[in-house]
Amino acid sequence: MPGQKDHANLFDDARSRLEEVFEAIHVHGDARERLKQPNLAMQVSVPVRMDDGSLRVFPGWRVQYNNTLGPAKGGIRFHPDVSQEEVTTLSFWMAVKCAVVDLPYGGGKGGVKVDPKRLSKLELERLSRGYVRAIADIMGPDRDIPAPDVNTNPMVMGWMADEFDHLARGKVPAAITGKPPALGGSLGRVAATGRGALHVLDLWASREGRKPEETTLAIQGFGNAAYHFARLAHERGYRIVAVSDSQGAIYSRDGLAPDPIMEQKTQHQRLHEMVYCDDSVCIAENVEKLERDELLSLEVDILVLAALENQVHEHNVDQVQAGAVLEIANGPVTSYADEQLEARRVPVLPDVLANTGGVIVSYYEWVQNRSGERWAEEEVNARLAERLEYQSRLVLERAEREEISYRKAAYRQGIERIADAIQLRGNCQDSE
Ligand SMILES: NC(=O)C1=CN([C@@H]2O[C@H](COP(=O)(O)OP(=O)(O)OC[C@H]3O[C@@H](n4cnc5c(N)ncnc54)[C@H](OP(=O)(O)O)[C@@H]3O)[C@@H](O)[C@H]2O)C=CC1
Ligand SMILES: O=C(O)CCC(=O)C(=O)O
Repeated sequence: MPGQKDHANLFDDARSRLEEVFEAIHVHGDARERLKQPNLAMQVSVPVRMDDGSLRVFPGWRVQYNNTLGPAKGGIRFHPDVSQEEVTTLSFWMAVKCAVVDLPYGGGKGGVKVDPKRLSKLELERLSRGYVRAIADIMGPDRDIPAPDVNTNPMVMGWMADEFDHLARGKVPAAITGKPPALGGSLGRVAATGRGALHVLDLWASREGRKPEETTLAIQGFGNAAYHFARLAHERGYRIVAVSDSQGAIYSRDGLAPDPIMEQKTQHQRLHEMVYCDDSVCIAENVEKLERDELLSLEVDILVLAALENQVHEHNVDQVQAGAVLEIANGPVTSYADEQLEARRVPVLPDVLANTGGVIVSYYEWVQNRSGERWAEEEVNARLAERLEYQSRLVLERAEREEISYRKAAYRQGIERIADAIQLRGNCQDSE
């Protein structure tokens, strides 16, 4: 059964979305060729001295995908299933998404094949520093700027930034984003992916005449992106009826409160092991435990996918009963499943637009680091809202005008910008 572990053909599947764009808009032949493969894929070995004195070597990758618009930009993932194929695909999506929201960046992504939940804090720090030493030659504020992704966070970015400074013999804060604020991280970055996704959902919902308090959400995943989205959506009045993590899901038709869930998840690690309601805590009355993937087939207004790629695929797309899908994860719907949803007229707010809040605020962090400024959180949030509302409106209006899905509209917007830049750089031979 296809799933997150199954990365075979992930890149071909992702890249197939380019074909539709090439048929629909004029893209110079040379630009088409340039867009089909990464600029650089680096494989590294990261040796780590474990606490028991043994040495383990973890494979890792950093991939840069088309740097025409600017330096490569994108997160670093620590996960046992990471592969070069996955990292390449994620870097492709980064290139598209940065262009969709008009950032001066190409795509980048990194990963280490490791289960970080099995490492001590010191082992995790050695791994993070070792990975930076391995890829330092291709990093830098004008070359490639890493950031957090699955299982990496501000603490990991802080270690990585410190290691890069040691190697550079100076302070280079703009070489990594998503750092803790004390090390030059931008205020607002931690919540930015979830906040951005909520802006996109709100904009779409208001155009559809849909009110938050009449809208139910089921959210797959309860990590950084999902939690902050859930918290802000709950504040806004949306009713969250289900959430899941890698081990299970919980459901309450009365609605779930994200903050107490997060407090308990921090303590118990698994949603299925929490206390749902007693004298001291209540995340909701009437909580039911579900199998993890049962969440995907709940009858809700919006299915929010905020975990990993390939979650909705040919074997389960028929079971999706949600009225619409919001993609906060990268690539959570395969291209086959996407076509099925489109045929059933289930709107999908696509990853390359809906999850751009994180990289947008990473860009603001880079700008602040380069100019020596520190912006207030309100300013960061206001700039994020303004950019996302403007770029999202362009995508939604294009979809309506050209009678295409939101994903196709977003891809056309992004690829058009990259292709124009490739041609303006003057290194294309005009063969058409
Ligand atoms: N962080 C960011 O700024 C950005 C993240 N993204 C994307 O958002 C997604 C989530 O990233 P992020 O929140 O940072 O990662 P985290 O590591 O913080 O959280 C991932 C969450 O997904 C859960 N999960 C993993 N597998 C499954 C599964 N099969 N079913 C249900 N839940 C599952 C994990 O469960 P458990 O808690 O049990 O481990 C965890 O709660 C990724 O696709 C990432 O690329 C996109 C843009 C920016
Ligand atoms: O903040 C960034 O630079 C990138 C975040 C990321 O990895 C993503 O958008 O998938």
